[in-house]
Amino acid sequence: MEQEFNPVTASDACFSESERHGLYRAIYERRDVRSQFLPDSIPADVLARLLQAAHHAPSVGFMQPWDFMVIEGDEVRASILALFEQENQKAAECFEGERNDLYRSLKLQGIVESPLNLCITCDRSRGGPHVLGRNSIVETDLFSTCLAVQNLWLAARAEGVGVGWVSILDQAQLSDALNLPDHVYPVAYLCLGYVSEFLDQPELEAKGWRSRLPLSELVHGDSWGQPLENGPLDALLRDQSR
Ligand SMILES: Cc1cc2c(cc1C)N(C[C@H](O)[C@H](O)[C@H](O)COP(=O)(O)O)c1[nH]c(=O)[nH]c(=O)c1N2
Repeated sequence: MEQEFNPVTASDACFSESERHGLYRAIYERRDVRSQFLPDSIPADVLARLLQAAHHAPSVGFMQPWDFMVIEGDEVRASILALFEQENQKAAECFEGERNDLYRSLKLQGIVESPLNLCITCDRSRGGPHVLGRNSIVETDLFSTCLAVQNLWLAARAEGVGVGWVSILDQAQLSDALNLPDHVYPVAYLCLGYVSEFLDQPELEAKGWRSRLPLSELVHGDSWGQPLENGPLDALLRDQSR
């Protein structure tokens, strides 16, 4: 599975148009999936490719702090679902009136319907006490693990596999349910499976919870809040926001 070492030469440093198209397609068509899971299991070779993609994420000091728990058992999944129900009830209470109704109408996990759950964890002690690049910002191990999640999420989209991230879980209870040692942090609890469809926009947007923000309002100049001095970039971003 490991790729042979192939130095990239100047002529192929830029991907071909169809390769670029494929990459951007995965980025724009990736969705968080909760309701559209099919029961078909994910073949081992596909799952192996997804895990390899995750394992090729960048990591601070090449720490590779991730582990992957492939969770198929009904019993564990039922216990995680119970944890979700409990936390989701608390989360719903944060919203009032119509917002509360809307929140309660949202389906925010596919723990049991998806054929596979995957927990991507971060071993905070991997590589010993001094990891290159992690001296000052200790959370960089968690950031690295998130990048592994994103690699897997994008590769899954290219394979036609849906992924849903469930974070409405008490972290300590989740760790207990999965028997995690103290130094291992459960970064992402994911539901995976083939899907009946990939929605063409985020489900939270389609259901009126929240919309995508205009990128032009999120790009700053030299100082926070300062407009961009790069006129052509500014114009392009404004144009795309329409
Ligand atoms: C760290 C983190 C945690 C969560 C999520 C994402 C991330 C990055 N998302 C998915 C999130 O709602 C979704 O990404 C956005 O709504 C945008 O939609 P698309 O991912 O573009 O489809 C998510 N979705 C959900 O239904 N239940 C959840 O608990 C969570 N938790």
